[in-house]
Amino acid sequence: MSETILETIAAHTRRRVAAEQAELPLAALAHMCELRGPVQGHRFLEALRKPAMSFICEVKKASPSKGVIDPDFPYLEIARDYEKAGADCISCLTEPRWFLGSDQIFQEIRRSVSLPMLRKDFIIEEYQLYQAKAIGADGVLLICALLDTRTIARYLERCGMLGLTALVEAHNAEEIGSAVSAGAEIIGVNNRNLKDFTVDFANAARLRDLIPPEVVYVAESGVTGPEDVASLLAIGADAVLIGEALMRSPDKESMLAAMKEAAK
Ligand SMILES: O=C(O)c1ccccc1NCC(=O)[C@H](O)[C@H](O)COP(=O)(O)O
Repeated sequence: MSETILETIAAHTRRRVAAEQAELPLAALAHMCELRGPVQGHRFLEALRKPAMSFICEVKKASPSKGVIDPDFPYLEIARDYEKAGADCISCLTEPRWFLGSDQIFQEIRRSVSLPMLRKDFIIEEYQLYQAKAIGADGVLLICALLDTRTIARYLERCGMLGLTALVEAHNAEEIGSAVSAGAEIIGVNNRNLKDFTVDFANAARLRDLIPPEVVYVAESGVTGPEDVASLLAIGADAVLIGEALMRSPDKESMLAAMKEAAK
């Protein structure tokens, strides 16, 4: 059987992180995290726990399914537009090979906006949690398809110690079971099938009831406009994560305003 894109990205990430760790050992990275001062609370979680629907707006130059989305990629302007338009959080891809992201981009955005920020990468090593903390992230993504339940639980505990909040991503009932048993406070259901890239909102609807009411439920991927936001609100999503539609919009402020209006 051929390797899925997720497996390919994970294998590449494992090699990347090994090289990064050889250059900056965990002890030195952990010291950099300490220099950031005491844990300040969980801004990412708080931003998603408000009663109205929350919007996580994504900054990404490219993706495996779409290739390059924005060749110019004025990422600081994009992030500032999201903040002005009333985004609740920013998700910033840092994976370099397929999403053309970087920690440098993340840090520049971090210095330019005050919103909580999710460092979106493919976490397969605890080391990456420290990396996220060191660059000023509030949240990280843990993908159930890449991690078993015990590892997710261990990483969630480490996140708690570092003052990070994890968005735990699931795609089916089994993965939601794993996220819940591990103690996830935020679960994202990815509407994009990462094997064939098809988007199916019915997935978010089908899986809704499996997520306990106290857990924040994020619908991810494939949102194209206000109608999609309205249908995700109708199925009980607490938050939406939107990338491509906003990235391609020449007027991000108006598009986000229309989406927020649809969520009322
Ligand atoms: O989007 C992809 O092609 C992709 C492929 C493999 C792993 C992850 C992938 N996407 C990451 C994401 O989670 C999306 O960037 C995010 O949910 C936003 O989706 P969209 O609004 O459709 O850009």
